[in-house]
Amino acid sequence: MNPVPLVAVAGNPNAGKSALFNALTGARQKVGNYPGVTVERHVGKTVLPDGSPVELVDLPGAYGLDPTSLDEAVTRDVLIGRQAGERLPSALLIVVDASNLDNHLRFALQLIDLGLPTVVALNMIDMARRDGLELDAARLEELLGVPVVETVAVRRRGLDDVLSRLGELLAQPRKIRSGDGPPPDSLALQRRAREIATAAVVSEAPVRRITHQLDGVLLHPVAGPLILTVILFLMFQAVFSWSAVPADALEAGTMAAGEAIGNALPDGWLRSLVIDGLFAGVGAVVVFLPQILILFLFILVLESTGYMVRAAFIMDRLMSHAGLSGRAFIPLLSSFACAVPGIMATRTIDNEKDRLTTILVAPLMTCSARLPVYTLVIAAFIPAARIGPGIGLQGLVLFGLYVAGIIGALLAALVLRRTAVSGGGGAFMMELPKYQMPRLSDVGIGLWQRATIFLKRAGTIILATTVILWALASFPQAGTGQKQSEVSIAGKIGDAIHTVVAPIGFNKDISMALLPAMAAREVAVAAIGTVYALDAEDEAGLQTLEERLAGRWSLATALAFLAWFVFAPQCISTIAITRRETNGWRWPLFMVTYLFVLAYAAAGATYWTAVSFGLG
Ligand SMILES: Nc1nc2c(ncn2[C@@H]2O[C@H](COP(=O)(O)OP(=O)(O)OP(=O)(O)O)[C@@H](O)[C@H]2O)c(=O)[nH]1
Ligand SMILES: [Mg+2]
Repeated sequence: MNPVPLVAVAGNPNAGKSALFNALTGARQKVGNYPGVTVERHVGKTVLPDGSPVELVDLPGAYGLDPTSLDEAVTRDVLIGRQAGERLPSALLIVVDASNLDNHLRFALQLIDLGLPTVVALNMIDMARRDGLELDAARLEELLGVPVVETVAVRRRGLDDVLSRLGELLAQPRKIRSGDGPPPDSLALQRRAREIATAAVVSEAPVRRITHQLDGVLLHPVAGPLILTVILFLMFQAVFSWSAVPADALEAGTMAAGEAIGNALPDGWLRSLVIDGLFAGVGAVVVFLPQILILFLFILVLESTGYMVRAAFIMDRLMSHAGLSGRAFIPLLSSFACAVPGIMATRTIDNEKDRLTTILVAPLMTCSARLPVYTLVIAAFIPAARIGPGIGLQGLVLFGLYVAGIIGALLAALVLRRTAVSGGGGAFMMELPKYQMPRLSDVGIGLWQRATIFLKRAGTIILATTVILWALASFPQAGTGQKQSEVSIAGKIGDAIHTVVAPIGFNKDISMALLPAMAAREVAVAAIGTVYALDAEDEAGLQTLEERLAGRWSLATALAFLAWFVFAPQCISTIAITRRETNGWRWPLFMVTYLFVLAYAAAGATYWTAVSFGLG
């Protein structure tokens, strides 16, 4: 006797597979309105219209056939008959969400290409209608080349149709439709899915139509990456041009307050702590609040509109060439705020090697703690010149530093993938949400959070480190004719570090700042501010930190310092979180070593190149 034919129910997460499976078999599979409810296989029985029995297996939802996670691996193995103890299904029932057609068709197309007899359930047609989307199932059937049936699983609508179309297929002798050619890459697949989904639409509400039209442009293989570059470019221009007024006001305010309080205090160590430590040190960091908020304003708006996921999609191809999983995008994106949450977010990457690679390159994404360092040095050394309509040189340099970090990360991943962390790797599938106007409240809350995080850091770790540095830099006191930065304890430590970093063009002031900046990168700014303020006691007139820098560093040194900060693992929290997330000291040590080597090489190369151009 022939075994009972097996029909596999497959599709994207949350398409309604379990609901349809339950409706067809009378089983009670857990159904839930979020992806990932079904995580193992379940089997049930039903009868076809001709009275013959079939077995159905309800599979976990998946985004594709490349096994990047355990549940997707199960799905794939069942479908290609490679799952131990499971026979190859006789037919496939693909469930797609009608109102999310282009996302779901991506996987459906891969499944259809497997060549099994296939029926597509165009499910949740009720939801699609409610949202103003009218689809042509017959046209879809024609384009996909397999039967398409409209269903509403939760209302048991379309079940008879599904069973009769399955019955027809199973009654026919099995036709072998071999999948021809290599599997298309994710962008090509996405394009085909979108074309078919668009062709199947009879009418749709304006919001849906706009989303489609926008995606046609924003995800275009050539225009898409170009537009992404332009958006990022504008973002860094804005960091400088929009912040000019509030940042100057804040700076003037802190200086005035510092002077007023300084005049009120008697001369002595307390006055020095307040003026040189708090105002010249911590104050120098706090004035960068506007820049940080402008950067996050852009990021939050891009997230809220639904564009960020598209950016992930565009970056996916580039990232996969570097051997990074597409799932690495979100962790790497959060690393632009701070590598610590970024590294924690890598927990969503199932493949251990993918995850490790992502952790190891995350510190190369330019975190917001570098922003004060970058903007201070740029403002002091790069002229605020216009090099084109609306294009400022300072913003361009900042953009370049961010790009240098990204390219550094991609190259590092490429090398790591061939050496320390070879193996693994998988494709990327993600739901593309609808575009919407940015929600003011989301953006507001996000900005508020960023501002509090920044000010808290200033009030705690930056303050504490700066006070320690102030103490080390104040004692012992310099006699007449001596410079404070030469006789103090901090000065002596700086001397020791200086011997190591002098070849890459760093002066003694930078050397003194490197160690405290391990606590938090912004402390580099605070430390330099404090050291200069202590040294400047005898100098006439108040100067901004920017002016002090411009007077003391050569351009070559400034550029080398910037290059150093692109790569250097200047942050203890990042090292600590890497230790925790990789369960040991091996990988954090590896990370610190390779990043310091890179930083040293990059700073040195920058310095000597600049010197050879006569900028020393
Ligand atoms: N309105 C409507 N809701 C549906 C329909 N089919 C399923 N749902 C709902 O959609 C949600 C997801 O359904 P599930 O059956 O859990 O989806 P699934 O595909 O099994 O999801 P995973 O197991 O996570 O892969 C549930 O809230 C269902 O009640 C439908 O045709 N119309
Ligand atoms: Mg399910």
